[in-house]
Amino acid sequence: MLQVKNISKNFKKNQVLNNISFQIYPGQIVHIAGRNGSGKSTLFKIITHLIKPTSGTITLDSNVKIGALIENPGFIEYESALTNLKFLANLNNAFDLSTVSNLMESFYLNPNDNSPVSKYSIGMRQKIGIIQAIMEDQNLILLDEPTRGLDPESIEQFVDLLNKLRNQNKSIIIASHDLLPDLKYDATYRLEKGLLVHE
Ligand SMILES: Nc1ncnc2c1ncn2[C@@H]1O[C@H](COP(=O)(O)OP(=O)(O)OP(=O)(O)O)[C@@H](O)[C@H]1O
Repeated sequence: MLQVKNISKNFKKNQVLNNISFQIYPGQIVHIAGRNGSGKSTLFKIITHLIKPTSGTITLDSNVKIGALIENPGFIEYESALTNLKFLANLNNAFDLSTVSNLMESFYLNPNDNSPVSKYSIGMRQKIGIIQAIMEDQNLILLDEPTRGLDPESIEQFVDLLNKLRNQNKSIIIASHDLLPDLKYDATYRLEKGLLVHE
């Protein structure tokens, strides 16, 4: 599905990633832990081609469609959650009202709520960020600190959702400080001083 090979990234003299290699296969969930500033977001940005590595290669299978939640997702603040999701999916011609409504309801969000996203809490915004990363049937899903701001019930829903996605043979990489309880990972790594350590 994805092969990351010998990726290094320097920002001037700051070497953030030092010869990172790992791979993920269909139906796997991989966790990458690391302190603030250890390079988790940088690695995701390289995988999604938002930034170029200093060296190394990213190889994706030809059928891969990437969904990603990286840092704080940006929305059109004066529009509703549903309108934002519609806008994002329409960019790829991929909006499906029942998929998006079901995902919103599973996260205790009301698809008919017309309030602007600017009125949403951090956790609510985070949920919309997760939904946009999976709503187009993406099969490689990168989630950076996905549970930030989520309440315990929503975290349970999120773990259920991840298990469903795994059963659909989708691959998921989660970068976060903590492992999610009740979720079985196929591999766990730690980013430390630029190196990716297998745990
Ligand atoms: N565009 C950039 N220019 C210069 N330095 C950068 C840039 N982007 C990231 N860095 C540096 O790279 C390092 C890793 O940042 P990154 O955001 O990848 O860490 P992170 O592990 O995602 O942190 P957090 O857990 O706080 O989100 C930091 O030292 C950061 O200052």
